[in-house]
Amino acid sequence: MSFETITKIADADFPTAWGHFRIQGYEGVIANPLPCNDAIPAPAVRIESAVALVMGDIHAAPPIIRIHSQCLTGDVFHSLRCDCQQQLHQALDRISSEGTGILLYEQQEGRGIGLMAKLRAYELQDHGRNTIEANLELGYAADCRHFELPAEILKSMGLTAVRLITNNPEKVEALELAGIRVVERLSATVPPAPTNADYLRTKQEQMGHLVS
Ligand SMILES: Nc1nc2c(ncn2[C@@H]2O[C@H](COP(=O)(O)OP(=O)(O)OP(=O)(O)O)[C@@H](O)[C@H]2O)c(=O)[nH]1
Ligand SMILES: [Zn+2]
Repeated sequence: MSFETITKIADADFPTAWGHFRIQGYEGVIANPLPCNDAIPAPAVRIESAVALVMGDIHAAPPIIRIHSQCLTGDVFHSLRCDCQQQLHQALDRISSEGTGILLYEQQEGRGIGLMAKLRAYELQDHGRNTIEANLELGYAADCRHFELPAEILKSMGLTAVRLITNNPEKVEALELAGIRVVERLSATVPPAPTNADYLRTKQEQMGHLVS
């Protein structure tokens, strides 16, 4: 899938508890996107959006980058079913302590299946399915995401080398494929809790996520 256009929609001042950022909104238009669920036809055109929180001088050296997929339940409600909110805070802590870096927040709720489908997947997980089985049972791929939008956004910022916070090899591959060198991978591991240990184990054992 490739984008017809990628547009920077807005760029504003953004003071936060982690320090001072610019907040930027981006939209990418994909014509004839592939469906992620054969029972749900894809629209003729899909618009993907992402927010970039940019701190400091990102051009002085390869900056720290976090590509974070939206998780309403974790990011907003502090869910302990997953590790998303801790990863988000860990990334903002790192950017804040270096005084520079970029958090790319992608609207890819539920690994791209959307919020309602993710909640249905949670129901199935309450009945014994793991996170992959639940997606498949609902007709979705295990992971519907691709990471072309963040790669294109970083390129549009003039970046050719970054330090990426992730345990997901697909994010590293996506940036390298787009011509952005990942000069360092920083671990996104958070300590497991009894409520998310099975979920984290499935990601490591069956989705190829790195342990540290
Ligand atoms: N479908 C589905 N999505 C989930 C579930 N738990 C969390 N998510 C979503 O998973 C996404 C986060 O993906 P992760 O696999 O934790 O991490 P990652 O972004 O692939 O990789 P890291 O960079 O290492 O964090 C977010 O969009 C969450 O909403 C679940 O059980 N089912
Ligand atoms: Zn989550």
